[in-house]
Amino acid sequence: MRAARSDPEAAWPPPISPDETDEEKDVRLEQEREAKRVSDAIDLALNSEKEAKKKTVHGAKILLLGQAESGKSTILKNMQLHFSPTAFHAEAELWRPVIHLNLVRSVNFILNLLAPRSSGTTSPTSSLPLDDSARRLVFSLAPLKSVETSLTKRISGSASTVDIDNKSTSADTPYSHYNPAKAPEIAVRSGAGWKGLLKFRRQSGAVSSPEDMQNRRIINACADDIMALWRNPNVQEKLRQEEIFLKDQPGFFLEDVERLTKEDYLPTPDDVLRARVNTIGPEEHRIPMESSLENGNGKDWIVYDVGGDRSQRAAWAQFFDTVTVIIFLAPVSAFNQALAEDETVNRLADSMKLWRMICTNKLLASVDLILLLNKIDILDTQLKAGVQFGKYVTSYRDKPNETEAVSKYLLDMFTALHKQHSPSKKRKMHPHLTCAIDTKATATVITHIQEVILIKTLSQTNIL
Ligand SMILES: Nc1nc2c(ncn2[C@@H]2O[C@H](COP(=O)(O)OP(=O)(O)OP(=O)(O)O)[C@@H](O)[C@H]2O)c(=O)[nH]1
Ligand SMILES: [Mg+2]
Repeated sequence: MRAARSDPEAAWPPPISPDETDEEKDVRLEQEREAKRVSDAIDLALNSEKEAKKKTVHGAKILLLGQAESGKSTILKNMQLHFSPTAFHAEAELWRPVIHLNLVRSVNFILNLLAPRSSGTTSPTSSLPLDDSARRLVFSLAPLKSVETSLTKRISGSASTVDIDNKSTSADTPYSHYNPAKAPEIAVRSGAGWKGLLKFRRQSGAVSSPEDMQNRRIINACADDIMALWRNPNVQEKLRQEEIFLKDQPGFFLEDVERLTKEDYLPTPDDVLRARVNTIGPEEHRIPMESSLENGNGKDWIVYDVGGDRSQRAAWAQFFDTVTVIIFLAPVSAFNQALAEDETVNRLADSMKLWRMICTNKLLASVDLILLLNKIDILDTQLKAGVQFGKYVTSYRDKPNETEAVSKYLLDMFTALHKQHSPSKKRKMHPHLTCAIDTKATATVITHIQEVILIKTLSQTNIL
């Protein structure tokens, strides 16, 4: 930094006095040598930081693609847990408010469902007469509405979130966009952003602010009533009538209330994987390898996580010419669902259309594709509950309504699309059937992705 002209005292090195003695000269020269040592050390540190950055920039670049709720961010969490377990566990606490918000939103969704609706609204079918205990629960759980507002503010930095159509949804009137089939989700800009905000609060000691403590006290005090609400026959009947399967929805924690509401609750890796925040805007995540043996070439992975909602997809293409592999997720359990952003579009048909577009894209002709047919656990539950796959995918006709046969059929369809539309015969596709909330099974898939990346890197450097 240059000193101000008017402040000769602050100049460095200080001007040499014409009357300098030999002793003073020795001191001055020693000071100058020390200053140079410090300056060199700073340069060295800056250079090694630059080198470290350069090194990691050359690590594999992985792009996660797929429609909203396909499990992209969940796969990212699995990678973080797999390669950087210490950092993952250290961050677990940051997920507590998100998990509490997921829980509180499910409760408020049910309360809203039980509330009498005025005519003229897009209300669900006729209101059921509530029994006394349900009426009491509606009353006693009312404070959770303000907890929802407060937690949303803590996580997103404001009381309102962004809904999937990018319309602002005020948390003060959380039911103005009432969707009878689905509990509302947390949609905050950038997953990295909300974590940064909570990290900052933790570092500045504000993580246990009076508001946080108050929220946790209310949730804790409501624990028994939340459990009673979930078990209440009126509630279960209402959900059945409306064909709402809360259990299969993202961020479902109503069966973990006792554990989640304990004073000393710390989210487990499983909880973190099941927590739901939808991604808005592309995010770059650097995954440091805590053990150099973890990754064949010892370099960090750069993972791009994007939003899968239709309004977010234009941002995908900017990564196409730099990525090493693409991991495409198709949630196979979505065969009987419509897109949240367009009720006329079936989610499985949308996934297949996206897959075909990725397969066709010439920029990706030499990018290996890893296909994850995800949420296989939910598919299994649905088929076992008697939901007929052939009713929604008519080309399936009357083949067995069983997980193995259905997943094979889907695998064949996705493989055929790749074969038909790939610009290069040489391009490889690596399919897996996955349940991304099962960390053990997903670890095997990650190991396979590592191998694909390693082979790709070696073949690019002509070693293979
Ligand atoms: N049961 C089950 N749940 C899953 C699976 N994969 C992901 N989930 C859950 O589904 C929800 C949505 O997953 P995300 O990873 O947030 O989805 P996404 O693709 O990142 O969605 P966007 O960010 O909106 O594009 C989360 O609550 C996950 O815990 C799975 O295989 N089985
Ligand atoms: Mg996401």
